[in-house]
Amino acid sequence: MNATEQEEREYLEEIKEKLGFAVKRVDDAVKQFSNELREKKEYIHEHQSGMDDADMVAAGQSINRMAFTGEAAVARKHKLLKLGQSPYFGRIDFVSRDQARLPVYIGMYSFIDEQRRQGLIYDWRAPISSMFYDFELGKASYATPSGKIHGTIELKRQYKIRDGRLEFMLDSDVNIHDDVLQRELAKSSDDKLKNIVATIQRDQNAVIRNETTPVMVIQGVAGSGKTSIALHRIAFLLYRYRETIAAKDILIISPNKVFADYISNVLPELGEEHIPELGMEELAADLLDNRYPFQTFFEQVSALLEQHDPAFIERIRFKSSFEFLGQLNQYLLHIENTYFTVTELRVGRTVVQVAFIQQKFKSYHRVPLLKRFALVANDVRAYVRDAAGRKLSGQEKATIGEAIPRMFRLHNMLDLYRDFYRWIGRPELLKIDHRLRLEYADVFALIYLRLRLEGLTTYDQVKHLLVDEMQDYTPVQYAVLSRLFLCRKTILGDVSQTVNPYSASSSEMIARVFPQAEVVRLYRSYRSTIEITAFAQRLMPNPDIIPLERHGQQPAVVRCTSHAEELETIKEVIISFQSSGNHSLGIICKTLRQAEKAYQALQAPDVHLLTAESTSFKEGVIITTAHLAKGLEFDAVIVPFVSARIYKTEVDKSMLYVACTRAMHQLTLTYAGELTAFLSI
Ligand SMILES: Nc1ncnc2c1ncn2[C@@H]1O[C@H](COP(=O)(O)OP(=O)(O)OP(=O)(O)O)[C@@H](O)[C@H]1O
Repeated sequence: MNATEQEEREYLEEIKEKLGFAVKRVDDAVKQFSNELREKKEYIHEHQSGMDDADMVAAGQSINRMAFTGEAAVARKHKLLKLGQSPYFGRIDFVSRDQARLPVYIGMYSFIDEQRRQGLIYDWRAPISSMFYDFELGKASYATPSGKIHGTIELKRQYKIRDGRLEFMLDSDVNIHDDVLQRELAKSSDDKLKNIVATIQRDQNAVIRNETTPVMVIQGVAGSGKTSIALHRIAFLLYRYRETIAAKDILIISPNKVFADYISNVLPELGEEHIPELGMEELAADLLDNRYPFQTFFEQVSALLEQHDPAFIERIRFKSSFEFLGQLNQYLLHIENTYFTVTELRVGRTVVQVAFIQQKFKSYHRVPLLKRFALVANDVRAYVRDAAGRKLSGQEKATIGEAIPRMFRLHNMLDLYRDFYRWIGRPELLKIDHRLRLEYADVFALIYLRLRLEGLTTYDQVKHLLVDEMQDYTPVQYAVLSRLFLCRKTILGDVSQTVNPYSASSSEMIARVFPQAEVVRLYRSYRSTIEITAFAQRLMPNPDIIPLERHGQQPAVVRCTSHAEELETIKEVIISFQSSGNHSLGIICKTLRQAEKAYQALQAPDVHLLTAESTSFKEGVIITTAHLAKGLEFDAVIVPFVSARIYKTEVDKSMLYVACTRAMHQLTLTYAGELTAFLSI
């Protein structure tokens, strides 16, 4: 049963041959589909005049069906071709109580011998494949819809097959993954995030395959694989619930377009379609009907970095607290109880009593406050009609329609929001500039008020929501998300990697908004060498972090005598990078202004500037800011200008931490003048 390497090589050839036949069968089918499609179209063209509407609809449907089947066949072919390159990466020989030893080959997708009705390759997401990740040799089990299957794993093997060639295979008796994982991690990074199916770790697998939690919050240290896991989790859910959830039913809320581009490869690589994604700002603009201009999160962070403004910080800090959400809720109660000043209403000879109007208003307590007046007005109209025993004139109807809302003190959303600050006795906390541009910290508070007072349509079409960089969103933002997205959610991030410490949310805080949430913590860090992780730990110590045993060069902190010398040093690092065989180098600055200046000054070929407007992540040398580099990774990172003058506040320190944790293999920091206190111990 394919025990030796020779037998495995022969088996691989056999599988490749079978895959080749399968590709040919799909090709034939596609050819047949396209012929039939062409004939059908020709037929319709020729007989158009004799066809009625029903015939045309039926013909259209049949063409669509054929095209759909054709597309599915093309997608299947694509998968088969990919399998041909690397059919499987793992094998477990499983003996269950009532079955003989079954070698289970695990790959990216499933492949079935249709004649013998036998699974040749199992999809990594299939129930049986879970044992590959969850168990070593010995007793094992896996869940199926009809219950748990118990048995024993008698062999566990890993393969690296590239371009159809077996590069190595490894049997394991202990922890199988370590060796292969080390090899994977030591490789230099491509320009985008990649799939990790062959080396998913046990704790990661538990997160990926969790089917029960309505809200999963993943707090994981830098490089613990959060983003990777979240994407694999989506692939898993798409497989597990393929009858009810399609790629288009999932939404990723991502921090920016570059990040969206950076992760865009993983799901297609796993054979799934591209998933819709949306930035928080896009969502906000949508929810405010593009009526209020507002500062972006990037602009907020830039403003914090450019100048130290205690009042600005105080505004952000206040609006990012859980208490703020509580106060908004209290305010809503307050206006409901006190802002509706009912007076007796006289229509013709009929008097509508205060108590009637009040009682009607209360009876609509489930309806958003500002939507109740129209309903109350209708009730009043009916009351007057019955009392007067006649139809109401248009004028009378209009009078009632105007009188009821007038009994409520404020209607304009911005006036109400302003009033909230008066009510809490802190009017200074709202600052709207002359162009009526809202500060970013106010955007979701205003949306929250709108949601509660006017109601907003929920995103029912979304069946799973993924929120990355969770630490950057505040309780009010989560309160909005929880009311708009009623589906299951996966929320991930790392509170240590905030770019705005005044507005960072921890997993505990998020769990307060979602009481049904399950919080998972990941401490193993896969991205960086031990040396880089230890260096970053000096900035934000976390005793629980477990770096993977992978060594590299010590990070270098290079002192320069002048700015010019610093630029020269950076140029030298770029030159040595270009001949190093590494693929990506990130030059990560604190602010965009610094990044732009460095970009101008360096003037090196093949160096790209990445800004908030960029939409794609480029391979090679990239100059950007820590904020934009968040979530990304590079083989080598340079953090320039780490002087005491530049890195001095808490926000600066966060930026420095994010910048340093982007490096996989090599980290260089440069400065002229005095070194920042954050590094000088
Ligand atoms: N099980 C694994 N096998 C192989 N590589 C892994 C595994 N888990 C994570 N990685 C790698 O570790 C790196 C970091 O992963 P990822 O970007 O998903 O982490 P993260 O927790 O989102 O990081 P950060 O929060 O710092 O942006 C990636 O290169 C990823 O491929």
